[in-house]
Amino acid sequence: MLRIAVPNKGALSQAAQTMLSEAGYLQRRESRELAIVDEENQVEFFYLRPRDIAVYVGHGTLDVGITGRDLLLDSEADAEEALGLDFARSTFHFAGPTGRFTSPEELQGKRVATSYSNLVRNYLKEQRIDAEVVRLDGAIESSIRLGVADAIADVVETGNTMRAAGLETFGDPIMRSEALLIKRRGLEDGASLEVLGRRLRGVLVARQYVLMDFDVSEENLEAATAITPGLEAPTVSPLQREGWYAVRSMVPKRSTNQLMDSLYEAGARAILVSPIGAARL
Ligand SMILES: Nc1ncnc2c1ncn2[C@@H]1O[C@H](COP(=O)(O)OP(=O)(O)OP(=O)(O)O)[C@@H](O)[C@H]1O
Ligand SMILES: O=P(O)(O)OC[C@H]1O[C@H](OP(=O)(O)OP(=O)(O)O)[C@H](O)[C@@H]1O
Ligand SMILES: [Mg+2]
Repeated sequence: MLRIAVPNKGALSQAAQTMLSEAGYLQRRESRELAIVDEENQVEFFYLRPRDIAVYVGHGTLDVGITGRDLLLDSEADAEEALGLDFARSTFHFAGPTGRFTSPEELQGKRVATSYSNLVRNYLKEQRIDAEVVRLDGAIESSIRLGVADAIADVVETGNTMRAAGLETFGDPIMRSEALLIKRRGLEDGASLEVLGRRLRGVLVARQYVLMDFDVSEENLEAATAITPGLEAPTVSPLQREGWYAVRSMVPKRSTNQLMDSLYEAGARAILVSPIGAARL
């Protein structure tokens, strides 16, 4: 049975469970449940702290897990990315009191507080900056005001938390993160891991794409299908009306309206968009 680690709390937890449910897996009903077995799909889910997931997967006690790229790197576990899951996107940045720092070189000889001490130490080493890393568990934004650090390195999504603490980021992002499916380094894809990967990719497709249908005359067919080439090729079927065709194609959801405008200008009519409920590519 495939053993899968799922975040039990925090920013990744709800979205990870929603994605697994959409992929057709049983998920826990009670937030106190530590593990559940999905007999039908022959998988077992273990609900663990997001920070510990890469450690379990790296040890091989669990086969795969869902965690953030930043947590995976910081864990230094023997685990690797299997699939990006397109949620919990964030950047990881240095920050300091507004106006205090302009570049990471100025951290030389300073104290940097973070919950991601390995990630930050490795980055500072690469950049040849000699700074002291102060490891804290959370609420890092308070550490400067409370006098244990001169700067911080932390997760930024909207930047609201930093702004509210009177801090601003400086320098390039240390990294960009998102939720990932991770697996033990070198683990061969068995049958159930392949199914999991295909199902999660299916959820991503259903979220990221829509189906676009339209009618177009023969003279405009080539120009219109060039606008919506689909993943492989669009489906083109003759209409009862002589010289007209119906076209169906998958298109990225975020470009829906621009594509509809372009198609209309290219002579397409009856342009309809419908969601994809589920997919296997
Ligand atoms: N506001 C956010 N937006 C997007 N991703 C986030 C956000 N906050 C945290 N993350 C991501 O979630 C993961 C960390 O999860 P979380 O913050 O829930 O764990 P934690 O800090 O260890 O736990 P807790 O916050 O419960 O103490 C990281 O991959 C991080 O990039
Ligand atoms: O840029 P923002 O949209 O404001 O989001 C970023 C904040 O969210 C996370 O905090 P979390 O709630 O996990 O608390 P923590 O610091 O205790 O981990 C992260 O550590 C930042 O503090
Ligand atoms: Mg957190």
